[in-house]
Amino acid sequence: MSRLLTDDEVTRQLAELPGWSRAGSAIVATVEAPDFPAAVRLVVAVAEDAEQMNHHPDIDIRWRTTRWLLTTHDAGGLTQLDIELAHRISQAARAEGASLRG
Ligand SMILES: C[C@H](O)[C@H](O)[C@H]1CNC2=NC(N)=NC(=O)C2=N1
Repeated sequence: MSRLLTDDEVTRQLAELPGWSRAGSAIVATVEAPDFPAAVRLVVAVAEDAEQMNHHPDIDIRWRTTRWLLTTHDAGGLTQLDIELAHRISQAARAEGASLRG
């Protein structure tokens, strides 16, 4: 099982994840897609990555806006899996012409 990241490790790695921020034991991001189909394609693309990683995001989909919450439930907080999945979500968002808000 992945170990919990220290606060310093989280802070340093968030600096390389524009649009992501810490929310307690999770990291969160809001993504604006060009339209609803693009938002759903983004979710489908990430679903493939998540299944391959066996690490799954909490996702809220409302029209063009998707909200993502990442935490490692088995560890009760943030692990490197959450950081890796955040990078994959950001990459998939760029591929769909979507932008991370904030
Ligand atoms: C049994 C299975 O491997 C675990 O439940 C996996 C599935 N996906 C997961 N996703 C997330 N975000 N955290 C977990 O701890 C987790 N555990």
